[in-house]
Amino acid sequence: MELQSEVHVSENRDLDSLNGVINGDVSGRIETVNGLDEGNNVAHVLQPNQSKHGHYGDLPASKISELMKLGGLESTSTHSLFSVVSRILDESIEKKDEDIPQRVASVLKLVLQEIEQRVSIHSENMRKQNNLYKSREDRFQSKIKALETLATGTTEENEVVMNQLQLMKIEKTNIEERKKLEEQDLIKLRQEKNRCESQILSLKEELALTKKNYEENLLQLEAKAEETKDNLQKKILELECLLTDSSNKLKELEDFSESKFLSWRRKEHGYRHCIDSQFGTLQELRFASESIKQEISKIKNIYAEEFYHFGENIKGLIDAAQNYHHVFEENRKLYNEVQDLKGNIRVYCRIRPFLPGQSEKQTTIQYIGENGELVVLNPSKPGKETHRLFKFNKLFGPATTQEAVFRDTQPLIRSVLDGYNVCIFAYGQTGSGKTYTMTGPNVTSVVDWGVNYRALNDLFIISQKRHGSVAYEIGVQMVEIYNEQDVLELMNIGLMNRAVGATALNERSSRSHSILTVHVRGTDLETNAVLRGCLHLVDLAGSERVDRSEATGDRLREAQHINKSLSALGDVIFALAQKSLHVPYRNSKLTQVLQSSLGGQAKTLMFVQLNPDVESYSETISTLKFAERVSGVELGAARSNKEGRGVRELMEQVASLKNVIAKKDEEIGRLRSVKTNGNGERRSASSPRYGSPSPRRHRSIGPARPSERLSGGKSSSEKAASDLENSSEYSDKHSEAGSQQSMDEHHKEFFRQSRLAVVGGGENFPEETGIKFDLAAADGGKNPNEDFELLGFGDADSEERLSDISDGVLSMGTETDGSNNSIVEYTLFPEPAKPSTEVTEKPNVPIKIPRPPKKQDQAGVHWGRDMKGNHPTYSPNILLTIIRAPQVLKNPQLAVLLQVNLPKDGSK
Ligand SMILES: Nc1ncnc2c1ncn2[C@@H]1O[C@H](COP(=O)(O)OP(=O)(O)OP(=O)(O)O)[C@@H](O)[C@H]1O
Repeated sequence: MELQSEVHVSENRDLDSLNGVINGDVSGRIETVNGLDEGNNVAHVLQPNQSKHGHYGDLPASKISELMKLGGLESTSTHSLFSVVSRILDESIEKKDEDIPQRVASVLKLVLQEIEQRVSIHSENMRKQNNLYKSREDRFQSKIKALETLATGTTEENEVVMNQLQLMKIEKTNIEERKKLEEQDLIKLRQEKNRCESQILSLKEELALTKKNYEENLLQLEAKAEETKDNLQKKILELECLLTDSSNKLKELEDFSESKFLSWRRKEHGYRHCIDSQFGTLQELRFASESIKQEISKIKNIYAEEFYHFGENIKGLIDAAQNYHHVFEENRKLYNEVQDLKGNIRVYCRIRPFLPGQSEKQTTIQYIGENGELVVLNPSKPGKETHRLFKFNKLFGPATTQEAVFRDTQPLIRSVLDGYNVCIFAYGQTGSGKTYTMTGPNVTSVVDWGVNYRALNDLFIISQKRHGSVAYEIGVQMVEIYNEQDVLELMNIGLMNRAVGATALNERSSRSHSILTVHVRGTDLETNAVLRGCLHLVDLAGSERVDRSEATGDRLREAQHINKSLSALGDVIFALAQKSLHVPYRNSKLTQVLQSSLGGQAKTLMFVQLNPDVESYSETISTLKFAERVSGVELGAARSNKEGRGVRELMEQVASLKNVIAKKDEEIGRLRSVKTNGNGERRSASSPRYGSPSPRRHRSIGPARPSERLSGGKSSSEKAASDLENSSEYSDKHSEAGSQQSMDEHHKEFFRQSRLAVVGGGENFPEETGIKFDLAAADGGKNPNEDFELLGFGDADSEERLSDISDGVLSMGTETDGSNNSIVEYTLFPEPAKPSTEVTEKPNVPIKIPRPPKKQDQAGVHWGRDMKGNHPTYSPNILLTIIRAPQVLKNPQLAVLLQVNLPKDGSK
């Protein structure tokens, strides 16, 4: 193979050189001639003349000589030379120009010489080439031979070679594949290269940019450096100046310090001298202090002895101080006793806590003292109002429990069992906690019980404890005073469900005055002495500023009435505090009801309820002022309504005498009226009954006549005495009562039943049941007197009772202010009817009244007997429930007062 390729190579080389020899010169010549066409050769030189003049013969001599000089013929190709010659000749033939110009002939000669020369050269070259070809042919022949021998002798080798060729082919394909891959790689690399190049380009751009920036920065820095350099140089100059200055100053300072040093030296000498002398003095002082110390220790001992004596004395003082507290406590007790003797109204102040949701509010209560001192301040107007101090008998803070409040009230309440009249009333603005204190927020929980429930419970328990020595009868009444004008019309509603309504100040605001009265009659089992006590527990309606409560319509009317009755209460208090001769009790029903407690010698306690809220500040202040005034009222020492048998008999005698006189008066009155008015003008004579104030009114105030009631509400002698004073009134009323028949039958029946309950209780409701019902009725616009008549109150007896306030029986409207509906009368503990002459002469009305229907339990209360016919028993805590039973009132026109007595045997 190698040999073969070698042959090929040499063969090719020889052929090339041969072609070069054959063609090279020829083509070279031709190229040279062609080049002459373009360059400075003859053809080229001649052509412009030809184109210009159309004939070579016109060639100027200068051009031809120029051609000659240039020697351009040598470099012109043979072919060109021939064409030039032939053209020249053709031209001269065309022109039939026999004479060829000299110049052209010389050119032609030259051209021909050149052509001859070349031809000879060419032929020489051809000969040489032929020789060369021959020698080469020989060599090729020998090589062919050698190759033929090789080819024949190497078939096996051929196979091997074929195999190798096959392998090589495979390898070739592999190589081709690899090549492909490599090509792909190459493409990738190229792409990479392109990318790199673009990167390089961008980098180059960046570099250029950076370079540019750098150069700019450099320029700036250089400028800055220049500037800084200038500055530094300036500074250096300045510093140099400073340096020179400071070196000057240093010099000066050195001089100065030198002089100072010298002066200090001198001073040091002086001080040394001084210290030496001081040291001497100090030594002397030391000796002196030693001696003083000794003296002090002596004095200390003396002081210690004296301190010991002081300690002893202080101990004594501490003991004295402790005793002082006891004494102070005793003083307080004594003060209270003096107050009791004076009969001052006790005032307990209670502050309610903030209600849930009010926790963030500011309080007006600044200080709550242990001994009843209270300081209030309006924090929303600091500086304007100063602190205000009030002092009361007791002060209960917001955290005080119902039990604690009652504990301080208990002694007063228990005195009812000893025959005292006691009145406890709660006063305060709406929502201040009056009902909370008097009734409690939740009557089902004993812990929440207010004073009312606790008082009843306590009285029942004590009375039971004492049952061996005293037989107690306890009665409970409840009265509501709603709007003064509507008092009786609404009592039936109020009795059951106390009127409540929402105002802006209290969600459930009591819109009426509620009075719970507990009557106690105790008979001493040894002496038979009878004592009577009466406890009024009054929950007043809230005092409020109409504008603040935002009340309108009915609420406004209520508020105005409430405020009216409360201001009437204030007037009464004020008159009492002033010890005025006239006390305006009659200005409101409330003060009339409370007259016995405010004006009589009763024990009276007022709870002043406060709302600590800042917004209630003005109400709080006015409430406290009112309370202060109340605490100054002296009612006189309370007296017990306790009478012995002798007194009782005397009273009875007086009462019977009164009764006789009353009869006489009645007769006289009747005769008079018959005489003066004839037929029916009696009515005008009766006008003073309701129109004018009665002297009886004043007589009835206070417990001055406790025995009157005791001697028997039904005693004829008492009736007589009573009627003596008011005989004309009585007779008028009596006759008037007879003429009024407007009340409907239902009312009458109801009243008959109630009358039976009162007077004939023994018949329908056995006394041992301990349950009695007192009913009073009023038909506002109709005829109260008829009610009186029906109830048996139209006689002197009832008249007497109506006017009697002092013995604990509530009486209202006996001397009216013109409203004819203000009659509330009920009798507690009526004395058993005694056979008397009066009775035979004038049969008691109730006797005429038919027995009530047997079915009396419509109200859900067994009137005397339970469903099985047994006598029911009542525990204290259901008493009020009974009172509140809604079915008790069937007719809204009726005001019902329910009385429940304990069984005599003391069982609940
Ligand atoms: N000592 C107290 N502790 C906790 N809550 C109290 C206390 N006193 C009063 N409250 C609450 O304050 C609210 C108002 O009290 P209450 O109804 O007794 O006021 P009031 O003076 O009777 O109002 P009104 O005159 O409008 O009837 C009630 O929600 C009551 O539970």
